[in-house]
Amino acid sequence: MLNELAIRTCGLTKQFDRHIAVNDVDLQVQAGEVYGLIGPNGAGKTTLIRMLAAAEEPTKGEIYINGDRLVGDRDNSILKQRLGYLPDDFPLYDDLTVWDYLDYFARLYKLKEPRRSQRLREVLELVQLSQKRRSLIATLSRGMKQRLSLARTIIHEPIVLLLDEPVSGLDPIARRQFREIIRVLQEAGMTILISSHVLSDLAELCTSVGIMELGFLVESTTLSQLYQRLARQQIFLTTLGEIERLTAELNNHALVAGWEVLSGGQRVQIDFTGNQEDCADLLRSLVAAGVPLSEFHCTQEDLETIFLKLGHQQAS
Ligand SMILES: Nc1ncnc2c1ncn2[C@@H]1O[C@H](COP(=O)(O)OP(=O)(O)OP(=O)(O)O)[C@@H](O)[C@H]1O
Repeated sequence: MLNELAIRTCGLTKQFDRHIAVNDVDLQVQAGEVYGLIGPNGAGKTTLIRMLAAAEEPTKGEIYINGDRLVGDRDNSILKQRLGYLPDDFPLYDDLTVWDYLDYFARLYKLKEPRRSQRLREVLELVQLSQKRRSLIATLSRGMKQRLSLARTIIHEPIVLLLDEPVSGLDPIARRQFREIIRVLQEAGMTILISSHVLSDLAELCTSVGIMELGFLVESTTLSQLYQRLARQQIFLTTLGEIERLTAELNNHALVAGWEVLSGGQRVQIDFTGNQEDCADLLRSLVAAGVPLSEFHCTQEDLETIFLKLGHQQAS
């Protein structure tokens, strides 16, 4: 079981003067997962990621990457080879071309020709920048620059990717392009930990999520378990008959937590505590009771709604 963990921390803690930025975090990320790290500003996400990337020394605790311990006073060159880290503020060099920039980092990782040029072509293709290989970085759009940063992060073929706020400031199209690349990397077998405030993106990408608050990891679970445990279904119903007949049935249903008649008087919004099968049972029981329905529409609360209703202690 343990050797399936790509990332494991035990009691990981970082203290800056008197402020504890990361507090006793036990994190487990299975190999092959896309793990989303969410939490308000200042919750400790960047500090945690920096420690995982060996860019910040922990005050206490242990970090294991694919079962091997990351130790502060060693150069960890083999472990660093396994890691790709995209910080939220990494500089690009505007007066270099895309190719020269990537070539520079490939040389730092000691990639030799002809493999180096082949690898550059591969990553440029993956991040959809092959056409821009001779362009100066200064001329790229923000989305292209971020894809180039991602290319740099994976140039040495890491197996664990740490991405800190990679889509912040990108427009919806650029975010979608970025998500597609992440998906390809996951399909290629990488483990990806990604922090973001764009929860709709994380909901589409992640297999698991962790929620940080005041330095603590307060939740860490698969996305499907989180939805199962905390997401309520919302059902929208429209009846062609008398509304009282419908609401009487709803009042008798154990999984209906509440309902509200919407404007027009024939449409009802229901807070429902059951799962999809329970929704189907409700529909069957209403039809069996002879309630004439022209709409039965079931939606699940999204990640953002779940996050907001978790009752956070920390203000952003
Ligand atoms: N080098 C530092 N020195 C002192 N305090 C720091 C340092 N780095 C971070 N902190 C503090 O640690 C806490 C956690 O910061 P961190 O940047 O890890 O949070 P975050 O969750 O990434 O926030 P955001 O979502 O805004 O990026 C904050 O209170 C921050 O001010």
